[in-house]
Amino acid sequence: MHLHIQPTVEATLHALADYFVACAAEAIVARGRFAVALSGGSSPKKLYELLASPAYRDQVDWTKAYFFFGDERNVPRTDPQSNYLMAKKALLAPLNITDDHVFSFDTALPPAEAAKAYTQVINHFFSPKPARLDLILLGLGDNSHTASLFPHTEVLQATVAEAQAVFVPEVGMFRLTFTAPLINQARAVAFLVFGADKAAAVRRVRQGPRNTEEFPAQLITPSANERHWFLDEPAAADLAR
Ligand SMILES: O=C1O[C@H](COP(=O)(O)O)[C@@H](O)[C@H](O)[C@H]1O
Repeated sequence: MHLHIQPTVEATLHALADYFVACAAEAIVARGRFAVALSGGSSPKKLYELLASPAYRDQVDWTKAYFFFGDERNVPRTDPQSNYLMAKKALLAPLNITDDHVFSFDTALPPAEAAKAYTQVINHFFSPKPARLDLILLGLGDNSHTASLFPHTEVLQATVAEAQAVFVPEVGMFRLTFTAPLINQARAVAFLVFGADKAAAVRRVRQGPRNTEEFPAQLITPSANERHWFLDEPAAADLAR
């Protein structure tokens, strides 16, 4: 477990962008391609914009990068809530990533079918090996959810590495998400969390008693692999150090 605490949001974004670049380079040298799962929500947009900026865009061989999504809102791809749309605007379009390098949930399908189809897409990409993303980017909600693993939802019981659909009463909609076993078999995961409103969740997930129903991000324990947390000082403020 690696903890990276930076004084500002900007420094936090740069630290994760540097890690992203290193991960991509290592994967491309080792396996000839870089498979990354993007996160959604409010936090990662600035990271994507930074990666697409002149400071970073030439540091990755994007022709060898393949993009997946760790979770998605069950909305059309044109909806402002769509994780795909946000990533498309902030990262994929500015870098001219071609559609054959982008694998997103088909939200035109009913949720359970969309999850099943996405599981097949992922497994086919990695076949015949198990689906092992090189890097999964994650956020953390103030309720301790990550990806769309929300407190007290059925998907928390998942034992299979796949994508699932889950109705989340808290947000009143279906979400599509990687299960914890799928996230945990990634080669690396990186949480990006900033802001004082996340400090309590960061402390509970990292240092609280184990209670994965209340604090689902505790399910993310890729013990054999790299687990990184990129935090700004306000998000890290409640941690015992
Ligand atoms: O991993 C993730 O976390 C967020 C929570 O992040 P926030 O920045 O919106 O608070 C989640 O909702 C998102 O979809 C996911 O990919």
